[in-house]
Amino acid sequence: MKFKEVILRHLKLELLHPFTTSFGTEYDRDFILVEVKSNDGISGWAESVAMLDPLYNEETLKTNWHILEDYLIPILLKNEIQHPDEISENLFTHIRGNYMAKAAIEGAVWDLYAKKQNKSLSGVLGGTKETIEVGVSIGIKNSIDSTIKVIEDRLQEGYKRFKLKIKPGWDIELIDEVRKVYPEIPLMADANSAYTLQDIDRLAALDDYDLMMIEQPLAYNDIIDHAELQSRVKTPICLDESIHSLEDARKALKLGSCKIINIKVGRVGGLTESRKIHDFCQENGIPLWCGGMLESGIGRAHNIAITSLPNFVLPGDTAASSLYWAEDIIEPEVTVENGTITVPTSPGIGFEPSLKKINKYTIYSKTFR
Ligand SMILES: O=C(O)CCC(=O)c1ccccc1C(=O)O
Ligand SMILES: [Mg+2]
Repeated sequence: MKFKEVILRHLKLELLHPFTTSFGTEYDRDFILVEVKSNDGISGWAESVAMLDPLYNEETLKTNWHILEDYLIPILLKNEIQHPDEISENLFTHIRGNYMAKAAIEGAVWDLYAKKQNKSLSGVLGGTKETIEVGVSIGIKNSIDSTIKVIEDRLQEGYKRFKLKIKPGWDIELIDEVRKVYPEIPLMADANSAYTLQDIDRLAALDDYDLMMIEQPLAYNDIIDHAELQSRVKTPICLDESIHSLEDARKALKLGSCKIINIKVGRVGGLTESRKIHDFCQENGIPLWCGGMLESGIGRAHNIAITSLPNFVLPGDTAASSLYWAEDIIEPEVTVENGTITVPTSPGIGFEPSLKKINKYTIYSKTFR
């Protein structure tokens, strides 16, 4: 494969409902859409999941634009490859970090590669599932009652797992009240690093509520304290923020820092690395699920493809487009029926990016040749 041009677009989509986590509230989603064009005129698409501010991790939309424009795009345009694995294994190895920037361009090449093979992205990645099960991530609200109301709505819609964002002061009482109303639902909590080991009693108190897992309770870059915490609580710990690579996953399992891993394609630098972590976790009996970053339909399509691999055994965060956006930028939009999404079988990501809608939400764009 030889590449003719790359187009970066900065899009802004308004969220239908503000989304609050322990690190802040999102009202809109600004993101970079990457389009890679081959010499024979086929386009591959992906998005960077970096946010406007460095609150979830250190990357931002602007750092991603810089790394893409000044490093990754020039490297891609200079090189010819046979397979997308060569991008993370060869072309980008000397560029440190910047996982989300790398994943954005690698993902677009994977889509392009699949389209050239006339196969679905799921197919070229080795996906085995025809449908995937999904849950929903519920942000911090101003009351427990309104949280329960949201759970009720999502339960009616068939979602398979309910993740509540927690932080100190919005945790035990919340989970206790929710469990009183819904003793049986698959329930979990995500702290986005809002606690330290000093909060161990508070976190251990959650052992009484039969949670599927607690996601990333401690620091965003920690695997040491998480190992101590996991040895002292029954509830499985799931790592999100701390895992950027197969090496990180190997070390976390060696230390006993978690029993479950959430894969976000952006956070680990792309689909090739996601698949490596998948295979390693499968061999070691560690269940996986696919996280979400409030993606547009393009990112959602990538999440659906990776989730079709067999060891994504727990429902992920890839909910329907209509829970986030008045209109999505792909056709058809992502729909969820009975808590499941049908994995597309048409070439590439299997959803058509709508240039009309993309142009409507584009703030700025630049073409590189
Ligand atoms: O609905 C989604 O896309 C997942 C929402 C979510 O939980 C999240 C959203 C933004 C940043 C981090 C996280 C997270 O999983 O920690
Ligand atoms: Mg998380």
